[in-house]
Amino acid sequence: MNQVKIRKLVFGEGRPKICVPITGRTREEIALRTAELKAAKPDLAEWRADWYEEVFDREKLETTLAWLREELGELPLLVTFRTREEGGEQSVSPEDYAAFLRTVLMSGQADLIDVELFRGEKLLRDICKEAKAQGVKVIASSHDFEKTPAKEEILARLIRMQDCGADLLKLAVMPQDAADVLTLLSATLEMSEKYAKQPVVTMSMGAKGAVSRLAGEVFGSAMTFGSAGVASAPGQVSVPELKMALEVLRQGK
Ligand SMILES: O=C1C[C@@](O)(C(=O)O)C[C@@H](O)[C@@H]1O
Repeated sequence: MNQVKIRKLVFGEGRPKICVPITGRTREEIALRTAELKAAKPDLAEWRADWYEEVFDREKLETTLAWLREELGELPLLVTFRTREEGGEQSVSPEDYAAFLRTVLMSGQADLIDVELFRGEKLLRDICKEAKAQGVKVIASSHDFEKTPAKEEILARLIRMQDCGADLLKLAVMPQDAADVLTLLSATLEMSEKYAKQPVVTMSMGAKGAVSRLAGEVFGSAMTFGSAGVASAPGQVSVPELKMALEVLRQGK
């Protein structure tokens, strides 16, 4: 499997990387969340720009991005607009979504950008090419906040992301029961052992799925999202607990 290097972080090697999302509707709230994130010392930060109420004002988007980059120093920055259909805070038209991605790419402030698979394979392919030219990595994503699709469907989505040229392949789904958590874990293992050329990132959401956020190193997930105040999805564990659990699970290594 290819390793993906972002600043000093290497995905696809060692323990899963811990990412903390920055939520916040205003600059003040974003500043607060960023201070909490820095205190928690994760491996990277995700700015959930769909929370920001001025996200469609291009100038404000650019200044907030520049401010975040400065605040985070050497910490890698993932920028995400999670659409309402996939559990995000705001709806966005296809045109505005594409414009958002390109503004972030051209700003030079992001290390990694999230692109949802269901916004279209053409867009994902195009953004992967443009990102490469800008030295930015792409994490393709797919979310289901209602259910867990069959294993074959999970594998098919992750393989489509890879075929489009994404650097990291991410999928988050909701379990109805413990068997669904096993489905997600089993799909993750099969993907990472058989088909993945790129690192895979998966999670089963909610309390039932929390084990999937801790056991990535065993089943083949390269990153886990933790909280440092406000969680951005159900089932996220706080960073100190996450760090401890990841270490406990590596003790045999
Ligand atoms: O895609 C993901 C994963 C996530 O939904 C989670 O379940 O931890 C949290 C989101 O902020 C992130 O963009």
